[in-house]
Amino acid sequence: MATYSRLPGSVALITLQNPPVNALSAAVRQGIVDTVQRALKDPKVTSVVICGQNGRFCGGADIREFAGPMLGPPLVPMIHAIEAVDKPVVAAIEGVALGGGLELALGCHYRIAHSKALLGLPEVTLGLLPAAGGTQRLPRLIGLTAALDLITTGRHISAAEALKLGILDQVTDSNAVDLAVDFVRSVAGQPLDSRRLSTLACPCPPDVDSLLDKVMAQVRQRSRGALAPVACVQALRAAATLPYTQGMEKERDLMATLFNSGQARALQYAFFSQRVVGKWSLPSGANWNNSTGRTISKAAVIGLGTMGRGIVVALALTGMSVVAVETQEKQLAEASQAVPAMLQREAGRRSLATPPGVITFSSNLQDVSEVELVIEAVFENMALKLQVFRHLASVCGPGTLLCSNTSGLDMDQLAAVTKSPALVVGMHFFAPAHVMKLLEVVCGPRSSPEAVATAMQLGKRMGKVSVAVGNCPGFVGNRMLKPYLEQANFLLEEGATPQQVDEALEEFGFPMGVFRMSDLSGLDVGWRIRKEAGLTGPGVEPSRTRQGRRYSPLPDQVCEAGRLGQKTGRGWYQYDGPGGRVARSDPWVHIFLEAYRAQHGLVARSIAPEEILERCLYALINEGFNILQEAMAAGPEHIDAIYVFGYGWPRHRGGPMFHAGQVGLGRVLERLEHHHHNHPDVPHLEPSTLLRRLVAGGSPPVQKWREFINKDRVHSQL
Ligand SMILES: CC(C)(COP(=O)(O)OP(=O)(O)OC[C@H]1O[C@@H](n2cnc3c(N)ncnc32)[C@H](O)[C@@H]1OP(=O)(O)O)[C@@H](O)C(=O)NCCC(=O)NCCSC(=O)/C=C/CCCCCCCCCCCCC(=O)O
Repeated sequence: MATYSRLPGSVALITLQNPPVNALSAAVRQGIVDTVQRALKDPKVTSVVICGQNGRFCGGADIREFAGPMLGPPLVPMIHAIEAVDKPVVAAIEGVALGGGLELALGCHYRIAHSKALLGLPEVTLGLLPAAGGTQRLPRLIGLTAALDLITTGRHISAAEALKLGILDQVTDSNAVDLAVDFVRSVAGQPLDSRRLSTLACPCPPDVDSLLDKVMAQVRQRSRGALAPVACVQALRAAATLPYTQGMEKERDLMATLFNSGQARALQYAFFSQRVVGKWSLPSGANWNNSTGRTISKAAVIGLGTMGRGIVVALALTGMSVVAVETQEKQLAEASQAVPAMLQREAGRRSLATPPGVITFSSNLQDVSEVELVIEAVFENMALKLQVFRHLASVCGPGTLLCSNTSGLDMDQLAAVTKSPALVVGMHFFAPAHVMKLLEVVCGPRSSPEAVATAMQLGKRMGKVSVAVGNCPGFVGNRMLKPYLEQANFLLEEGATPQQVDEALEEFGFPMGVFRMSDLSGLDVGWRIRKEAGLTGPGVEPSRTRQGRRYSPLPDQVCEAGRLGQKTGRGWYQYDGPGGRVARSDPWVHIFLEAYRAQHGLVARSIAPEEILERCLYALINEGFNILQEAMAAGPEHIDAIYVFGYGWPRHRGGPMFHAGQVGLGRVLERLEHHHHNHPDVPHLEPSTLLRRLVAGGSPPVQKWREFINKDRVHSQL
C-alpha cells in the first residue's frame, strides 16, 4: 500500500509500504494511484514527494506477481499520470530505486537521492526489459549511449554516478526525504514541461545505427542465446528513432514476448534460488535463522597454489588478517609476489580501497596457532590432507574452525583426525577463488550448526553465493560433472570431435564447451583423481571397461602424450604456445581419435548436436536427481544455484534441474531410458528413482519436488 500525509507548506508525502523492499505489488500500485489522485484534488497541496518506507525507495515490480494473473492498476498508465500532474512531484530515493522503482522515479519531475542509494534497471537480469517506460524515458534523460549500457547490463549504479549521468538532480548525505520536501517547496509553481521526460528528444551520437549495431553484436556475444538483452537494444533503437508513443508500443510488444518466454521464468527462478540457498537447514533442525556463526577476524590459508592464492585474496578483501602458509620455499616466494598484485587488481575491479597490510606470509604451520579459522588448500590428496589436518589439530587452539577446500574428498575422514570434528566443515571454492561467486559449504555428519553458520556467513562476506551441501564424493557440483565429462568422452569414441561436442554445448549457452573448459582447467587434474581412484596408471588393464563399467581411457592417453591443456600449449586443442588462450583444432587429435577407434574396432558415426546435448546434459541432470534423493542437496534450487554460479550453466536456462522441468520430466526420462538401453554398461544413464517417481506423480513443477523427495530419501544429510 501507500500512505498519504500532508506536510506543512502544502506538500503531500506519499510513502510506499511493502516490506522489505517496497516492491510495486498490486496493492502498492493501487495505493499510489489513490494517493496521487488525492494530492491532485486537494487544492491546498501544491507539490508532492514520493518516498519508500524504512529507508528503501522501491525494489521494482513485485517479481512474485509475475507468476500469476496481473491484477491491480498497471504501471505504465500510473507513471504517465504522475508525469502529467501539474504540481511538481519529486522522488526521494533512499536505499534502492531499481527496475519499476526507478521507472516510477523517472515519471516524477525531479529525483533526489541519498549518497548511499543504488539505482538501476536490472530487468534484463530477470529476462525482461524496463517496460514501464524505462526504455523510452531513460535515453531521453541521459542519452542513448549511457542508457544502452545501463539497460543491457542491468548494473546497479551509485548515487554519485547517477548524478553525473543526469538521472538525479541532487544527492545528499543527510535525509533525502527532508531535502526533497524542502526542494519541492522551492520549485512549486514553476513550469514543468521540460521535466516531463516523455516529451524530450533522445540525445543520440551522430551515427546511431553503427552504435546500435555494435551494442547488439556485443550483447549477442556476451549472453549467447539470451533474448532479453537483444530486446533491450531493440527497444532503445525505437527510443532513438521513433516518437515516444510508438516507442512505448514497441516496448510493450517486446515485453509481451519476453514476459511469456521460458527464459524470463528461468531467470526469475534463478533470482529466487539465489535467495533460497541462503536459508540453509540441517536435519537436526538447526538452520540459518536459529544458528549463529562466529565473526572471523583472523584466518589462515594452508597451501599457496592457484586455489590457495585466490582464497587468500578473497579473505583479505573482507578486511580480515590472513596468515598465508606454504611450506615449499619456491612456491612461497612466488605467492608472496603474486598475491598482493592479485589483491590490488581485484580491489580495483571492485572499486574498493585495498585493505592494507593484512596478509602475512609464512612457511611455518606453527604461525596459524592464533587464528580463528583455517582453510586448507593443499594438493588434492587424502594422505596429504590428513597429515595437514593432524598437524593443525595439534597447533591450533581447541575452538579453531578447520576447513578444507577439497573438491570432493571425504570431509568426515578429515574431521576424524581432529580433536573437534564438530568444528570441521568443507569450504569448496571455484577457480579463480577470488572471482568465482560459488562456494560449496560441505556439512559433514558431525559438523556443528555453528561451524556451518560461520562458513556460510564468511562466504557471504566474501560476496559468494554459499550453498550448503552434503558430504559425498565430489559433493554436488563435481559429482554431477563426472557423468557429463564421461558422456563427452564416450561421444568422441563413437565419432564426435571435441569441436562438435563443444559447439553443441556452447550453442546451448555454456561459455565454454567441455573440452575447451578441460584444457583451461588442466587435464592433469582429472588424471590425478582417476589415478587415485585406481582407474588408470601402471598396472591397470588398458581396456574400455574398468571397475565393472564402461570407461574411456581417451583423456588419460591425451595426458600421457604430454598434452595437459592450455598450460602446455596442447590438449584437446592446440594453442599458440604454453599459456595460449585461443583454441584451434589440432590434426593430432583427429589422427589420435581415428587410431584409437581403429584399435578398439569402433566405427565412427555422425552424431547430431541433439544427441550430444541429451547425453551430456541428461546424464548430469540424472545425477542431480540421485543427489536430491540422497539429501546431499536440500532442493533443486541448490543444485541450480551451484551450476549457474560455479559451472557456467546459462542463467537464462535456470539451472539443470529447472531445465529438466522445462524440457518435461517425462521427456527426460524417456530419453534417458533410450540412451541407457543403447549403453547398458553406463550406470549414469539409468534413470534415477526420484525422476521416475516425479513422472509417475504427474511431473510437478520444480517448486513442488520437495514433497516427492522427502518421501523418497534414503537418509538425510541436509
Ligand atoms: C537490492 C535488493 C532490492 C535488496 O537486496 P538485499 O537487501 O540483499 O535483500 P534480498 O535478500 O535480495 O531481498 C529481500 C527479500 O525481498 C525479496 N525481493 C527483493 N526484490 C523483490 C522484488 N522486486 N519483488 C519481489 N520480491 C523481492 C527477496 O526475494 C527477498 O525475499 P525473501 O527473504 O527471500 O523471502 C535485491 O532484493 C534486488 O536486487 N531485488 C530485485 C530488484 C529488481 O530486479 N527489480 C526489478 C524487478 S522487475 C521490474 O521492476 C519490472 C518493471 C517493468 C514492469 C512492467 C510491467 C508490465 C508487465 C506487463 C507484462 C505484459 C505482458 C503480458 C503479455 C500477455 O500475456 O498478454
